[in-house]
Amino acid sequence: MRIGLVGAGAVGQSVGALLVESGWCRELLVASGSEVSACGLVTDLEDLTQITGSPVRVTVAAPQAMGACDALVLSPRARFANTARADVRMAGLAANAPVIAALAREFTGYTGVAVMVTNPVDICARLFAERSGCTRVLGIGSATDTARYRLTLARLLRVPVGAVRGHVIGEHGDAAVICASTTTVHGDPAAVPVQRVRDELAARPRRISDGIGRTRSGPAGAVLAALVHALGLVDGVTELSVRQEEGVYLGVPVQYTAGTPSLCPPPLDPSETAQLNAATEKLHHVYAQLNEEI
Ligand SMILES: NC(=O)c1ccc[n+]([C@@H]2O[C@H](COP(=O)([O-])OP(=O)(O)OC[C@H]3O[C@@H](n4cnc5c(N)ncnc54)[C@H](O)[C@@H]3O)[C@@H](O)[C@H]2O)c1
Repeated sequence: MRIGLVGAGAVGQSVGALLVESGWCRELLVASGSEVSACGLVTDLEDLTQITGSPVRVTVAAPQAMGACDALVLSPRARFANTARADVRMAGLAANAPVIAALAREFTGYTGVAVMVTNPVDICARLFAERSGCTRVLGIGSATDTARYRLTLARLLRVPVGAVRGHVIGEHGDAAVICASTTTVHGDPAAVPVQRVRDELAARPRRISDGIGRTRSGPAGAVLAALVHALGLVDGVTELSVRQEEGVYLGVPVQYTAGTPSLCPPPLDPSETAQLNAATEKLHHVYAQLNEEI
């Protein structure tokens, strides 16, 4: 497998290390905002290959040289100061959307899998898909939200995390939908303290950023999960932001069998349905406005 990685920042670095140690990736091509940052990551990953005996060949490459890659990981971030206190991920729209639109032009007609990381991820995934024509664009975010949900609920209810089943879907952002009505613990319906969970879901990324600058390992794990499922290396369910009927990209559990996806949205109660409708409306509105502007 040959993977193209665009964006050698915090997430890109963690994804790179996971790919070098994946056991299935054979070639990794790296591009970034500058030759210096791409070269820095490649050099660091080369060191890793030597120390661990990884067979992965890591090179600097322009995005134009990645057209034959089996998959792309898109994690660029334009420089801007994010001072937002609410809808933090959406605050990246003005800076990042032109970068994603430019990349979409570079990858017009791309037929592989494109994993979008850049925030606001649901908007960026749609923008890349519609502008490039790529039909296999997957945004990551809901898998991390779901992992955080299960960890949080397990702690609040004092049960093992493996006993918790449940999803977070919709926007990777303030309009995320906690699917409390279908959440189970040890197979039984769970009493979910939704507001406490929501507070912790907002607090976790802040805690990570305050402590280590940027979130990286969780999202990198979500990227790997997206890749192994979409490339047909593993069967199972992972949450991904994918195209819905209205064209909006939203997070939903996706079952992959030999690389073939089928969406499996959980049943929702009326309140969750209303939240998902609100998320759809929000993302539709933001995208329509963006589409006129760039
Ligand atoms: N979807 C998720 O779950 C999730 C999780 C974490 C981060 N993110 C998002 O992923 C993006 C990257 O995050 P990060 O922490 O790695 O950022 P970062 O600032 O650490 O790194 C960004 C990288 O992008 C590169 N870059 C800038 N402009 C570029 C361009 N035009 N082409 C290619 N590369 C370019 C920079 O050189 C830098 O290496 C951000 O938008 C962030 O919000 C999403």
